[in-house]
Amino acid sequence: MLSIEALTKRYKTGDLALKEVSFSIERGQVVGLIGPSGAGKSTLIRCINRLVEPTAGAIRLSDVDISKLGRTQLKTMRRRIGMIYQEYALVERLTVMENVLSGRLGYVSFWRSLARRYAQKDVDKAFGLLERVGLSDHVDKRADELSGGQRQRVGIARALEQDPELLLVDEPTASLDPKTSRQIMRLICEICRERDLPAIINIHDVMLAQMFVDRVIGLTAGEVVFDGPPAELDHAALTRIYGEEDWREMRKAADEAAQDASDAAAFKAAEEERMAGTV
Ligand SMILES: Nc1ncnc2c1ncn2[C@@H]1O[C@H](COP(=O)(O)OP(=O)(O)OP(=O)(O)O)[C@@H](O)[C@H]1O
Repeated sequence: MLSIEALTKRYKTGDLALKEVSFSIERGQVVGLIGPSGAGKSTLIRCINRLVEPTAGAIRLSDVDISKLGRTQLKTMRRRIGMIYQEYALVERLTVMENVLSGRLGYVSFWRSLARRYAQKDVDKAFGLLERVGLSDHVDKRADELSGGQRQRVGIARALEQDPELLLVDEPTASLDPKTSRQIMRLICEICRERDLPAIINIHDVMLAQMFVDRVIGLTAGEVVFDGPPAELDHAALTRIYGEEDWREMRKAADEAAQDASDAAAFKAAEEERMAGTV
């Protein structure tokens, strides 16, 4: 389905961001891409749709080498790759429906897109997708009236509106609270499974990745140092990816966050009991 072969990226500054990265992804498989800051995660995601030009290597999506495509062919290929962004990238003054329909822009003519005239089947599809992501009641709201989680749901529906063969997801939960983050990750992963859609999710939250993805790829300094199921992501593997010190720090922060969540839940339960007692 997607096959990356010896992908290398050296920026003009001399930074070697990716060093002969190779892996393949099957249909319906959700891959979590993890690694420390500067490991090359964003570079990898951006090389796949050529927002960043690879220096060497091949990127095959259903046997077409994306790295070799000319400008026009690349435009057609990009329709086949859905993107979901950290900051949602919605048009704030447009409605939820208009934002979702903008996923069809790669398909409709320039004049049609200017007049924002879409085929009825595209509108019907958008309604279906908005229902699937839980936004049926918000179709006509402006994007700037939505919460972060709702915005990301619009981002997911917009990516699906273009009927992608691959989803590239860049830090989808970085701007969301922990509960909403889990809901969004669950939604993305469920939808990929329903549609047999492969996805690569750049995600800095290891626990969240472990909870939902099928496979984890760990990058360090531009190289794949782990590739396997989340269950195999043990202390040794995480130390290999993040280094002993950073991994210890991350685990401490995660333990503290879990403790805070459990304290908050205990407080809420005690408060509810107290209220029940006074009624
Ligand atoms: N436009 C650029 N020009 C030069 N070097 C770059 C550019 N973008 C990234 N780099 C370098 O490439 C390497 C990989 O960066 P990249 O942003 O891909 O890492 P990352 O794993 O996504 O990091 P983060 O989690 O902090 O976003 C880093 O050394 C970075 O400094």
